[in-house]
Amino acid sequence: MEAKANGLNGEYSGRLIDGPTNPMVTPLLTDQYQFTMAYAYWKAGKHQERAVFDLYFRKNPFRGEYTVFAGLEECIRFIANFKFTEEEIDFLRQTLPSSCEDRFFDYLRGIDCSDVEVYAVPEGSVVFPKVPLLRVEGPIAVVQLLETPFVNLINYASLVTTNAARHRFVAGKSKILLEFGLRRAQGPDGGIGASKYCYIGGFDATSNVAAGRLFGIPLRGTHSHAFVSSFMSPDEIIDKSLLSSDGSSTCEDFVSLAQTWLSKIQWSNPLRGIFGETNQSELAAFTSYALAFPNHFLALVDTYDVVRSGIPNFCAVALALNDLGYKAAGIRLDSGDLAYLSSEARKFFRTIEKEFGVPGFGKMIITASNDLNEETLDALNKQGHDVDAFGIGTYLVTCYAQAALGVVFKLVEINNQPRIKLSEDVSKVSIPCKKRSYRLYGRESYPLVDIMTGENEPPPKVGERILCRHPFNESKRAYVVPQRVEELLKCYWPGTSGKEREILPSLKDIRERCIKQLEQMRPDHMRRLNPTPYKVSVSAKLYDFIHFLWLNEAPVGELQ
Ligand SMILES: Nc1ncnc2c1ncn2[C@@H]1O[C@H](COP(=O)(O)OP(=O)(O)OP(=O)(O)O)[C@@H](O)[C@H]1O
Ligand SMILES: O=P(O)(O)OC[C@H]1O[C@H](OP(=O)(O)OP(=O)(O)O)[C@H](O)[C@@H]1O
Ligand SMILES: O=C(O)c1cccnc1
Ligand SMILES: [Mg+2]
Repeated sequence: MEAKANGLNGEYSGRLIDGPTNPMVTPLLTDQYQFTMAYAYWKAGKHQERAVFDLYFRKNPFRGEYTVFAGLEECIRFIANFKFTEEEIDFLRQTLPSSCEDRFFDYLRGIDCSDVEVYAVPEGSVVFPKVPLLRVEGPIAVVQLLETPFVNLINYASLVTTNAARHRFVAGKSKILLEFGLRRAQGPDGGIGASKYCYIGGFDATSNVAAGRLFGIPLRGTHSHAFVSSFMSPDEIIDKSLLSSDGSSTCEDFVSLAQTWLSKIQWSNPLRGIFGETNQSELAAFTSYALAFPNHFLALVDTYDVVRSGIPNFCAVALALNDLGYKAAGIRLDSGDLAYLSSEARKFFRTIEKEFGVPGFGKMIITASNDLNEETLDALNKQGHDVDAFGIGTYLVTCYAQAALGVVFKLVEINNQPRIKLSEDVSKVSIPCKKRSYRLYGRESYPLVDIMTGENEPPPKVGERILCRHPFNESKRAYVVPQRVEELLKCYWPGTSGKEREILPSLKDIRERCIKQLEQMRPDHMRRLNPTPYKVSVSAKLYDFIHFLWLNEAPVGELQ
């Protein structure tokens, strides 16, 4: 691992943790009010007071009943390397009011996150509203500075991971899902983040080369219409020779071989009359692509006419390659009725397989793209289609169906004193106290409920009945006898607590966790239409305490 310039920060138990993937993630990537508050805490002599903040969201996105948590590794990379540079201190000195005392900047110069503790749900977990994703403890001025970057690093990451997981859910396990969003993403960081988190959410590969290099995500791609339309005629192809796959012979004129196959297909019994003269510039483009990539030949078949030109031209080149021992990869459809066209293509491929005795030709991979989203995937499934792989961009990476997750960071305790934030809107009342949370599993091994308890309450026990209460609705409660109890918050940054630190898993492990967690959910929580809400609860003791504190903090109105 690479050491950061700022020396000791980033080092933990002798292991160095890289800085954030995006170098723009620095201590200044925060809202100004975090610094003005930090100054006011400092001025009041409060800055070292030990505070506990919870990071959570209030509502699942995309009209769903689940969310996938992502962005944790970037948060840990950020705090592991949290340190102000002299330039940053100078900038703050210039921008904060001139009345700010010099000693405050000396204080800022000295801070890092060595006495901050971060407890978090493992990245890639399925999570639910109100249950802390992160619990951050430390000196209030420092932890306050972490609010905006943490929320920023988790909000889009979790949203787009969830979006990817939802696309995977509709597409089904057997389909190949390719993330094609870089050109449409919200800037470079949006593009890189989308590729990383869509992979975690269950996509198989990305077209984004930088993301492939940074994270080791498999890269995949086809070619564009420009490549096809850049060719005018087969005469443009200068070097027409192609060595056979086993190197034993050379075909001197691969262009003619493809043309010969085209007329064989055209006049074959089962295909006679289906197409006439195909577009010869398209045939030239396909032939040229096959000469460049004989082992990975694929073709975008919708530039001129899918059925009358693209598919026959592709088959002609694929059969020519087959003569030389190569196996073509498949086609991409990027317009039109994808259900109809994919089925037509499949029929054509099967006919070729039978007519010319080419085993496997009928199973040629059909990739579809063009403004796909959950709804279009669902519509295609309902109609029936023959697509094997979907390339999805705009709707996926921009999270078109919902712009943000609404993650918040709320103070729940200071100096061991629980704090609450009240609101007219009950869903916005925060759940006070430094808490623990658990996932309780039922007899059928599905998760049944998440429960939050006070930090010092005894944990729920397998086989022991526990009362789970809705945090704010008195009448909603249930007894649960868990068959398995999983504590949700694990220590990812122990500060000076001496606790053992969870190792940050690899991207592949996070992805596997995500896929497993989604699979173990009860299906009615996962369905697209009117899914059943998953239960989030508090212990009886925490329930009583929340309501005691609520009454204590809320002024009594007076009617006149
Ligand atoms: N069988 C289908 N059922 C439902 N939606 C489909 C089906 N086939 C394609 N679509 C979707 O319909 C939309 C078609 O969009 P649009 O009309 O802009 O494209 P097009 O006319 O096919 O392509 P282009 O304009 O690029 O030639 C896309 O969002 C596509 O994903
Ligand atoms: O449709 P998306 O889900 O965003 O997927 C990515 C799109 O990007 C490419 O073409 P582009 O949109 O640049 O041009 P085109 O649609 O006119 O071919 C590709 O052909 C897809 O259509
Ligand atoms: O490789 C592709 O086919 C591709 C990549 C990005 C966007 N559209 C298509
Ligand atoms: Mg498009």
